[in-house]
Amino acid sequence: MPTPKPIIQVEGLAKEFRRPKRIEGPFGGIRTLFTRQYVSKLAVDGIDFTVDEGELIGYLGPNGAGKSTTIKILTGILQPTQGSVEVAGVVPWKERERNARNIGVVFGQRTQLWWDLPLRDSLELIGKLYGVERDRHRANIERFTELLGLAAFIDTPVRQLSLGQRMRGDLAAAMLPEPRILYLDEPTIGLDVVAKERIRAFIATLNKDEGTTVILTTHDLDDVEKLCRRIVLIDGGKVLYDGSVEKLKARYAPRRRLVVQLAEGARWRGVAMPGVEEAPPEEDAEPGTVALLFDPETAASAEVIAAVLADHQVTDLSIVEPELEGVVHRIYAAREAVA
Ligand SMILES: Nc1ncnc2c1ncn2[C@@H]1O[C@H](COP(=O)(O)OP(=O)(O)OP(=O)(O)O)[C@@H](O)[C@H]1O
Repeated sequence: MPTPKPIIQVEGLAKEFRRPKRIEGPFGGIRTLFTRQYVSKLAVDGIDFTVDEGELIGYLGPNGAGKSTTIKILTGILQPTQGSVEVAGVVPWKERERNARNIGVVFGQRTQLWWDLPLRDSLELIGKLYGVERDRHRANIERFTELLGLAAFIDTPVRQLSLGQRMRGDLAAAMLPEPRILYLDEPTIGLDVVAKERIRAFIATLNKDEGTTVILTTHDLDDVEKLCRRIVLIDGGKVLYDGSVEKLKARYAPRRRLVVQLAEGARWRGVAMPGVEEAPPEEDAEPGTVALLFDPETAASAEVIAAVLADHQVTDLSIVEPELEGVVHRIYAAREAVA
């Protein structure tokens, strides 16, 4: 495999927003216009990360963490207060047009399609606008129509599309110019399970087959669990975690849960193993089920299972991995408690 090359480099990135301080009282509105006092907000406060070509990363954080601000800087919409950024060799805010040629952007809440035109016309126009070679553009439209299931509504004007259909159209539109990097902001927000799956499959295919680098911002941790190997987690404009999903779980939720279903009439005798603890019974647990908590680093799953089986008659055993959702909520909650 070729050595991956960095395609996005972010160093010491900071963005401060300043707005005039609101003056209360009589004529406050007018006096606000002339004030020299400012309230400032550090939306991004010294962020560093590097993304290699072909990576698919989840850029996560609670509301107001600084995600959109970072993406706006990477796409060239905003200029940072400090720090350096290079995206495919381009400083985005200095050369917005050159940067735009390398990137595709999809914001869940907005569309870049022409509202009154059928989806097909929008997609064809994009080929002309970006000067994509005709046959290639046709072939791409055909492929994306297939992958995203656009055929049923490709002749419908965009304004009549459902949110899920429009989102699929938007994804096709963003990828038709064949950008090297795709920024996705909440691509599955408000969609049903089927539409979500279709969109996830499309993103995974592009990443795998074309090597498209994808930065995904989402509050839907199922998106992340299904698509991303790496997460950059931010809060208060700073990076809290940068690494694999597995390591994040291992660090913040090290314990696995082993759920044991005892045979009818069998009595629970306990398991005496260091690092293994009985979990408090859950409200909706079936009678005869016992849950154990253990850290696979200190007690291997196979050994815990063997210890249970040695002393008990069991009808079912399952190991429950921690869900990313729970892990991330715990991190946010811990931060809030400190703040
Ligand atoms: N134009 C602006 N002027 C002043 N403050 C801003 C501006 N844009 C963002 N902020 C503030 O900067 C902080 C980070 O905002 P940002 O939109 O980047 O967060 P986010 O992580 O994308 O949040 P969300 O998940 O809610 O979209 C917030 O406190 C926000 O209020």
